[in-house]
Amino acid sequence: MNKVVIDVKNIGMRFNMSTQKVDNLKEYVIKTIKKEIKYNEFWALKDVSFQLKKGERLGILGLNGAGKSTLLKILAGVLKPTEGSYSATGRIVPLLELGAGFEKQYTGLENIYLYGTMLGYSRDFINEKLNEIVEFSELGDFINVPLKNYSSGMKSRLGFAIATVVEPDILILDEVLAVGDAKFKKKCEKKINSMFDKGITVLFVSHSLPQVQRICNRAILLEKGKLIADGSIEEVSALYEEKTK
Ligand SMILES: Nc1ncnc2c1ncn2[C@@H]1O[C@H](COP(=O)(O)OP(=O)(O)OP(=O)(O)O)[C@@H](O)[C@H]1O
Repeated sequence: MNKVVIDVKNIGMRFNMSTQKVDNLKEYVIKTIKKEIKYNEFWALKDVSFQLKKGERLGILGLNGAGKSTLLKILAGVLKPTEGSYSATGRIVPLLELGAGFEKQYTGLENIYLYGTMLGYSRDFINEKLNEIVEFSELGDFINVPLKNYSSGMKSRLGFAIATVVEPDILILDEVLAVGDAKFKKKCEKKINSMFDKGITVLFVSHSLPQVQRICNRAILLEKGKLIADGSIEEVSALYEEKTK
């Protein structure tokens, strides 16, 4: 039996939502000092538990604001949960919001080194894989142009190319394929598929249900921060489709 690589136990995430409109930083500082800013507590995730075994590819489904990105951010180590705990075994590569980890004033090439270093790659490793990354991204001469002049699809290409050059044990993808054109989406899916045989574990958030169905073999459904279903991709996507009617 495959071993458990992600174990999420009773995770809860509370945010404080300001109930007042603050127009600028000065007003915010004054209101904070005067203690005039009131917050409402808001649980984006509550008591979420599940385990993932090596090789499982989990789609995380739910309507807008259900808590999908928050869950991925916690598992990627970007957010610390308010409650609960999780453990993960193996090299996790998160591809979260577009361009997270990129510096827009630097060129694509410089960003490969920056982002690669952030993901824990050594300089020698990046040098060795540089051609592969540039080729996969299909950015051509744009690789020497500052990122501020990239379209969102171009940033996504570069991010995906850098993140998947290592063949991670656990790949976390949040809507990264949404902005790529159809050709690039296909190429990314092919790359992810090629990692299936090696037993890659995937956590995938996308508003394209067909895409989730193509990539994932299991799914969970979140509703207002609560996990309300966990099962095969067929079962859970049928339930999700019911909810979106
Ligand atoms: N940093 C934050 N501060 C306050 N509230 C937040 C923060 N991040 C997320 N939220 C709130 O938590 C809830 C869950 O957000 P999240 O982005 O996880 O939802 P989602 O399921 O990914 O939604 P979508 O499908 O729209 O991307 C939302 O109501 C959102 O407003």
